[in-house]
Amino acid sequence: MIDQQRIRNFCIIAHIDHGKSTLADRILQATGLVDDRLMKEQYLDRLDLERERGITIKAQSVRIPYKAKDGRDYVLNLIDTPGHVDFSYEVSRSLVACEGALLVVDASQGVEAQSLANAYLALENNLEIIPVLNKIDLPSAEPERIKAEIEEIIGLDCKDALLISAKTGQGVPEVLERIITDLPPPMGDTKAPLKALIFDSWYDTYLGVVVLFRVVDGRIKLGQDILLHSTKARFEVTKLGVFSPDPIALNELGPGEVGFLCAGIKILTDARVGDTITDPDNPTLSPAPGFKKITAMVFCGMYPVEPNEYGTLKHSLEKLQLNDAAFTFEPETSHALGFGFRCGFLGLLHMEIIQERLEREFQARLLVTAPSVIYQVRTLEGETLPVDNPSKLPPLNKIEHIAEPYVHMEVHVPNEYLGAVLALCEECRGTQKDLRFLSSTRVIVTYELPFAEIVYDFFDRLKSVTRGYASLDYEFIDFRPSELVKLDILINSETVDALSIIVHKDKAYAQGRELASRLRSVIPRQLFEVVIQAAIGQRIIAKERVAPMRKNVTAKCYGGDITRKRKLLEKQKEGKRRMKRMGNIDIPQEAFLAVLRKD
Ligand SMILES: Nc1nc2c(ncn2[C@@H]2O[C@H](COP(=O)(O)OP(=O)(O)OP(=O)(O)O)[C@@H](O)[C@H]2O)c(=O)[nH]1
Repeated sequence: MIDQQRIRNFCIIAHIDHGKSTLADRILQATGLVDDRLMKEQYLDRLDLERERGITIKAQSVRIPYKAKDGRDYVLNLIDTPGHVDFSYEVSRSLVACEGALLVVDASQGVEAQSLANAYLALENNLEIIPVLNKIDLPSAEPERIKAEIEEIIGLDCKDALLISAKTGQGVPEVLERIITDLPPPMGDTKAPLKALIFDSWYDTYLGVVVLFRVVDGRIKLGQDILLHSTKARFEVTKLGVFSPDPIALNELGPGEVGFLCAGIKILTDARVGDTITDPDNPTLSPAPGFKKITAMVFCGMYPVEPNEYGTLKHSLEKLQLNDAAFTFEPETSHALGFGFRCGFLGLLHMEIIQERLEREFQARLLVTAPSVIYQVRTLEGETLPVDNPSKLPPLNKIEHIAEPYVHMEVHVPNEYLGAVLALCEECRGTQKDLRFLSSTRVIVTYELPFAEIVYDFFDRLKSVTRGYASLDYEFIDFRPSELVKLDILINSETVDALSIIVHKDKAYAQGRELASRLRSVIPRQLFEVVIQAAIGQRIIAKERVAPMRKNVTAKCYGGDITRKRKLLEKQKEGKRRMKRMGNIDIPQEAFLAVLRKD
C-alpha cells in the first residue's frame, strides 16, 4: 500500500485538439515510463480507429512512478479523458477518480466551448485545476491574452499558469512538479470499510469484464469477496493490479490508489460505471450516489446488405456493445430492408464510429438509414410512447401531440461570424437565451433548440459559416411539444418505410421537395421509369422521375476487350454491394442518407 501523501490522481481536460493526448504522451516519456523508441504517437489511444481519427474515446488510467525535485518518490495516476461533445459523460465519470486536473488550453486558440464546459465539470467535482497553456511554440501563440481570457471566462487565477509545448516537450518537467506541489493528495481512511468507485469497465475476450476503480477508503485484496452496491452482486477478486502502462499484478490496493480488477464478472452491466465496490462482510455506509444513466439520443437502422448476414451482424453488435454501455440495439423489421437492428447512440460521431468499427473490425456490410432523434408521442388515450423510428409513428388521428428533445447549446465564436451563427441557429428553430462578449473579439451565444435540427448537418454548416472558428458544447434539457409531421417517400407508389422522416410542419414542403430531388440523383436508372414522391399523410407534396435506362452497360463490350468488360462488371458488383432490392428497384445506400446531405 502506498502512503497517500505520495499519490497524486489527476486528469487532463481540454477542448478537442488543444493537445491533451500529446501532453499525456510527453508525460509518459518525460517520466521514462514509455521508452522513446516504443512511443507511438498517442500511446493512450488504444484503438487504431481512435488513432486515425485523433479522437480519444475510451478513458484509460496509467500509473506513473515519478521522482520529484524534493527527492521523494511519488505515484502519479493519469486518467485520460475524451474531448468531444458526444463523449462528455466519459469526462465526468473519470473526474471522480481525481483530486486535480490540468486544464490544457491552446495558446493560439484560447478558451473554447469544451474548455469551459470541462472546467465547470471539474469545479463541480471540487477538483483543483492547474491552467496549462499549450502550443507556445506556435508563432501565433498569445499566452498573455489567453491567460486573461481564462481568468475572465473561467475565473481561474492564471498568475502561475504553465506555458508549454506538448509537441517539443518544453515546460513538461514543470507540469510534473506542479502536479506534486499544487494538487492535494488523496485523504482516504485506511481503517474504514472498503469503498471503491468504478469509473470505467470493459469486456475483454480472455478476462471477461475488467473494472477500473479508485479506492476511496479501506483496502482491496486479491482473493477477497466484493459486493457491488447497486446490484448487490457478489464476486471474488481473481486479478488485481495497475496499468503502468502494461498490467502489473498486485496483492492489495489502499486508499487513493487507482487500479483494475477482474472478478469473473460476465456482463458489463454488472459492473456499472459509477457503482461502489465494497466488502460484503463489512459494507461501507456511504456508497457514492452513482451517475445518471446515459441514454441514447440518436437512432438509426442498420441492415445487412445480404439477408443471410443477419446472424453475423447481430453477433458483431453484441460484441461492440460489450465495450460500450452507451450503445444500444434491438431487432427491427423494415418492409423495405427486411430484418435488421435499431441502434441507439449518444450523438452522430458516436454513430459514425460504431458504423466504422463494424465495417472495419467485423467486415460487416451494412445499409444504414438516416439518423433520427427519439420522440415522445402522447396519444389521445393518454399514453406516452417513445418513438425512435419515424416509420413507427402512430396514425395522426391517434396522436395528441409529439414532443421532441431540446438541447441547451453554447457556441463560442469570433465577432465577425456572429451574424452567420445567429442566422443558422434561427433557421434551426432556436431560441436565443444569452449573448455574452468574452472580449472585444469573441462572443458566447446560448440557444435552446431542437436536437433534431443539429443532428443532421449542424456541425458542418457551423464550420462552414464560421470557417472553422466556432466551437460548441450542448446538453440535453427536456422534451417539448412541437408541430411535427411525418414525411413519407413513395417509390413507384409504394411507401419506403426506411426513408420516412419526422420534420417540422413549416419545413415539410421544402424538405420533401429537396429530398425527392436528391433521391432522383442517387437512384440509378432502371429498365423502367421510377417515380419518386414525397407525401405528408395522403397529400403528395413533391414528385420526381428517373427515366428508364436504354442500354445494357456491357452490351457494347461483347466481343470486344475482355478486361474492360470484366472491369465494368466488377464495378457493377461493387455498386450492388450497397444496394437493396425493393420490389424490382435497386436502391443504393446513398438514398437512405440523402436526407443528411445539404449541398
Ligand atoms: N505546434 C504544436 N502542436 C501541438 C502541440 N500539442 C499538440 N499539438 C498538435 O495539435 C493536434 C491535436 O493534439 P491532440 O493531442 O491530438 O489533441 P487532443 O486535445 O488530445 O484531442 P482529442 O484527443 O481529439 O480530444 C495534433 O496535431 C498535435 O500534434 C504543441 O505544443 N505545439
